[in-house]
Amino acid sequence: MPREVCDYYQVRETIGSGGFAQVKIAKHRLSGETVAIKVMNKVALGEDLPRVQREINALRSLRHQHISQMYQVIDTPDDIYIVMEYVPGGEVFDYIVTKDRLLEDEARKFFRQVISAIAYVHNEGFAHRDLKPENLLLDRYQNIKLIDFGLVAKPQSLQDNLYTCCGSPAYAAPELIAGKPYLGSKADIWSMGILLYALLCGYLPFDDDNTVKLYKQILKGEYETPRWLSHGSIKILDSMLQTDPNQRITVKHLLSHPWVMTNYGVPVEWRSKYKPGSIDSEVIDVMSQYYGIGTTEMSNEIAEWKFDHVCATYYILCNMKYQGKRPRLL
Ligand SMILES: CN(C)C[C@H]1CC[C@H](N2C(=O)N(C)Cc3cnc4ccc(-c5cc(Cl)c(O)c(Cl)c5)nc4c32)CC1
Repeated sequence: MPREVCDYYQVRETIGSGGFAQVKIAKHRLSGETVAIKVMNKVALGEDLPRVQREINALRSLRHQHISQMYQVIDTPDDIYIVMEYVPGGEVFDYIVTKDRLLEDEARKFFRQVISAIAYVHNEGFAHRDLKPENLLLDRYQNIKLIDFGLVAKPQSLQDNLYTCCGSPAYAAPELIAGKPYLGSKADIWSMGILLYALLCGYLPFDDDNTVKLYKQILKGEYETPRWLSHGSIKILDSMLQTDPNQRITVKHLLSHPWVMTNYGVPVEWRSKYKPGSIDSEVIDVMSQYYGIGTTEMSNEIAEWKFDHVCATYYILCNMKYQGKRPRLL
């Protein structure tokens, strides 16, 4: 581990790996808080390096209550390290497995948070393109945190179909499977339909070990609706699992869809709870004390959002407050 990492973080074991990356758990030395560090070797990345830049650029401009926050980027000659908010509650995927399937009210609670995250991501001009239960983690309050923007793209432009070579086919939209030019935002809506089906049923609507048969099922777009699904559930699933992307519902219409509103009565709040440019003054006080500079100077430093160690320390102290802890540095 190079000094740029070891000076600030005590890196421990690998907790997961995704494609060309390893994710390690680490401790931020100044605060004692746990973080996740995604490590990528530049040589191993090869021509995939641009994807990492896309993920980093996307994460630089995303700050939302349902997205795992990027804290710091450490670029060394051999490796790239992305330091992120650690999300302790495990994957939604495991949660569904333990409960077999979720009741409609619990599925709705999670799905409203997914709609919030995706509406925000699309509004910021991105598409996630790898939505699946494995990329939805739960924090200590059982709130959803979206992770893994490794396939992120700008939905305005038509995309190359990365999915067929590295995404998970079971969540891939028909137009993607067919290799047609497609809009990432519409592919995300299809994946959200697959996700909601998995939450409500405990298994996938299109599934087959044989990829060719799986593709045929997806292109056909016919899936079974088990008897426990309510009429409302079937309708919202149908609105997302439209094989024609132009017939598919948009995330804006999902915000106030009748199924989404049931028992809540209000549309999904999708805007970030972090007002752009808002800075937490209590955290600034702690940091300006620690670094021995004035609060104005400290605020100006943070407002540059450089994703360096000072920026990471600010985000980590904010996350401590979110966890109900007093923000402090050792
Ligand atoms: C199966 N995937 C393709 C990768 C896998 C990597 C580890 C991760 N994880 C775990 O596997 N725990 C066991 C716990 C855990 C806790 N906090 C995390 C916080 C962030 C991330 C994360 C991972 C990646 Cl690859 C990202 O791009 C971003 Cl933006 C964020 N992963 C976390 C994570 C779950 C997903």
